[in-house]
Amino acid sequence: MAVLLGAIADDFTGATDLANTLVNQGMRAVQVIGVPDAGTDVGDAQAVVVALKSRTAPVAQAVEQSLAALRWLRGQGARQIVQKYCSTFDSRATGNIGPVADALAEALGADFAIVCPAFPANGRTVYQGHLFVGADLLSDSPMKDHPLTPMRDASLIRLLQAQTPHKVGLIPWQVVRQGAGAIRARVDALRAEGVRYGVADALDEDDLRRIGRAAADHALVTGGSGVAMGLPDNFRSKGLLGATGSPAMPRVAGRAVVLAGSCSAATRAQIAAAPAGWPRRRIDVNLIAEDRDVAGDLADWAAAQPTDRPVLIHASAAPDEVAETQAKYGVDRAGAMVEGVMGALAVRLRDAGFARMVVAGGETSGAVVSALGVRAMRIGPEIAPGVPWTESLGRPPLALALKSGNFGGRDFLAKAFEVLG
Ligand SMILES: Nc1ncnc2c1ncn2[C@@H]1O[C@H](COP(=O)(O)OP(=O)(O)OP(=O)(O)O)[C@@H](O)[C@H]1O
Ligand SMILES: O=C(O)[C@@H](O)C(=O)CO
Repeated sequence: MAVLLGAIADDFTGATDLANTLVNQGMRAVQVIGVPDAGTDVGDAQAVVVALKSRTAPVAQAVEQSLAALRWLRGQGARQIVQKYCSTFDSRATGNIGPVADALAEALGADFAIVCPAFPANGRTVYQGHLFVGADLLSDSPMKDHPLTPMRDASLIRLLQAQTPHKVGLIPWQVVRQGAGAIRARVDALRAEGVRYGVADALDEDDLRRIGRAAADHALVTGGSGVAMGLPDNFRSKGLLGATGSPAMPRVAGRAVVLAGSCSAATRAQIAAAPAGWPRRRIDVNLIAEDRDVAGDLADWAAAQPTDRPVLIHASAAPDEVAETQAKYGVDRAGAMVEGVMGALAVRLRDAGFARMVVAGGETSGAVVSALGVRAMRIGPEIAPGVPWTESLGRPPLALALKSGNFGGRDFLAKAFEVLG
């Protein structure tokens, strides 16, 4: 059976988040890691999300990988493409969101695409083109201190306009709330003015469904996972998609570990709230810089802990400490050092019998999943909005929960293993 919906995500947790939305809306979804080989089999998947690690990659590389993903997805029969970026629009001023959208639109022959990072279940809303995180503008939220992509402006129009030569316009909430017909009319008006990208306001899931309906015939839709909420119904109403089923839980035996590289306020709160009985260790970036075998030492330590509970290993630190580390080693080198240890550690832990892993942070998840050699994951049940359990396809199967840095409530870590049973 051919794939209906194809998606290209700029990080691994973002891909999982989107696949989770599609599963919740009744599609069978698989997440593949990187652009698959021509012979890769995605079984009976109706939606495939290609997870790239392109959010902070050089622009040319992000564009090239995204186009390769597009070619593969079209080869699988995908009728519509979603460009998935972060619900907090994470990008640098020389950012990749605009250039990737431009390249995809051109390859698809699309002269217009919706832009909507809203994810109301996680507090991200868009109003008059401004992105809010909870009650704060994006630029006042903890995202202003992100280690790799600090977000210091909340205007999506300004942010995107700095990344594309094409015109960016607004589909205001006053239009969105009137429904798909009004949105289509606004899109036509923007197109007539030569606008390529329409930032769509969305305050709740009803707005997202209206936007999804209006985008039924768009070759390219861009946004956070929320923008895909209404898309499966478009296939359903054409008779291409059946009723919803429930996703299967991964049944993977083995020890449990949390690897946290995210320094987000949410992840730090989750680490602080993790059950007191869980053994925990913090990664010291200075030791990595001294070329010590940090991964080996931590793996030995983890293996020696009681086997009946998860172990928690984190690099996560408060913004002032992260800033100090970055001043010492450089932003990219500090990130790369931590990611290198996380990847090597995950491999050692897997080899020591750890098979249930929660990984916090998109870049961190990218490092871990790549090091583990995981090529594809079947999406299972949701732990929290945007974070499902997944089961890696291939041997040995692993239960993996890739958590976007900012997602999940304070009790997320305990809850994750409760859900797994
Ligand atoms: N103590 C630290 N000092 C400097 N950098 C760190 C430290 N701990 C983690 N990092 C780096 O910070 C980056 C965090 O990015 P990551 O994408 O993993 O988390 P996030 O941005 O919070 O999550 P998401 O992308 O899902 O929102 C990684 O590159 C990680 O290696
Ligand atoms: O959209 C989000 O917030 C997440 O899926 C993500 O991309 C974080 O890396």
